[in-house]
Amino acid sequence: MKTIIDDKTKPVGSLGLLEDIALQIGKIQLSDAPEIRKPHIIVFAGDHGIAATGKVNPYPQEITALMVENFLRGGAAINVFCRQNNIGLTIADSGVNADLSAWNNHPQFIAAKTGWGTNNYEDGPAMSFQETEQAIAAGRAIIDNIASTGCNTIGFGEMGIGNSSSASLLMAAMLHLPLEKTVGRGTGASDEQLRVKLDTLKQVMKKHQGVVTLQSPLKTLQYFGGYEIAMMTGAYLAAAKKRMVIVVDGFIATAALLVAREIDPEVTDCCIYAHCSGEQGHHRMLHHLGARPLLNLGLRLGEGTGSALAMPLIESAVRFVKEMATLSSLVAKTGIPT
Ligand SMILES: Cc1cc2ncn([C@H]3O[C@H](COP(=O)(O)O)[C@@H](O)[C@H]3O)c2cc1C
Ligand SMILES: O=C(O)c1cccnc1
Repeated sequence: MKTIIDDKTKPVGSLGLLEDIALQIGKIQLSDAPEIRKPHIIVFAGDHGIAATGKVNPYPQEITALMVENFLRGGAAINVFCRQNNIGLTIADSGVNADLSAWNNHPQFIAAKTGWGTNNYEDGPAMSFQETEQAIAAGRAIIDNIASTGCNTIGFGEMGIGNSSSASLLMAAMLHLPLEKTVGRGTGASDEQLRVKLDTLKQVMKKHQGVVTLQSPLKTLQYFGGYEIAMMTGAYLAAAKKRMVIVVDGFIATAALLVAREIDPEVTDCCIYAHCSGEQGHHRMLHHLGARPLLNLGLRLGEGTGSALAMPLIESAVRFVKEMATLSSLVAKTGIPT
């Protein structure tokens, strides 16, 4: 594949990161002619017990359910970018604290509630161990279904008020970092809100540290995660097993990847990093993963929006391999020596 790329009608290496992405996709697909088929984004939505307290989130918990309805009506940023770039979109109710059954027949909706919002991790683990495993299995099952439609490129988005706090706790636990380095403003916390968020999460870490640091990534996910984060974890694991191209989104989506990577280190072989989020901590997460994100747009939204914006670039990477002429064929045609 490297020789094919180097023989294209361009100076060697001149397509930069796109060349590395083409090589990576070639390896994922075990092919010299890789292709992106039926790109798709799944948004996992779930509520967080802590969010009901308002201590860590500028926006109220009810926004999660409202946004799921917005996704299903086509009005969110992720809808716009998926329409623009011809990307399929599915919304999974992983554990929203609202009855969404009125949407059960919507073609883009998957009803996969593990619970009605997690428990507040100030009191105990966010989920039971059984719920954690159930949500992971549900995430895996969704990928098995999507893969069977011929999709080979997938991105994961999330919606869950308060979930930047889960992501910060998971990051701190998985990467052994102090919370000061992992907690950020989320949807836009003020200085005072950020101080309360950090203090609250420090208390939570102190309470559960003994359990999570001595035990498995699953235990950490159980204590600090959420239904949508656990489903994303399962989805990463299944997508990598199926050798899909995985387009990793922002801070929360990457936190779920940290957990998945702990369970199966080979997951990251299939990952392409869409962007570096404006959320403080994401660049550090990416650095730990050795990632070179495609975009740096100051996005701090989630929903899979960075993945949707990066997918056309990934498509360009496989297209140049397939469609560009080679210098050797040009020389054969024109006789001009190189
Ligand atoms: C209207 C609205 C749309 C969103 N879409 C994604 N998020 C993003 O913000 C949330 C995380 O930030 P925090 O931890 O500060 O609550 C997640 O739901 C995430 O997907 C949104 C947030 C809001 C308010
Ligand atoms: O980077 C993200 O994905 C992000 C940042 C802030 C809030 N929600 C999501």
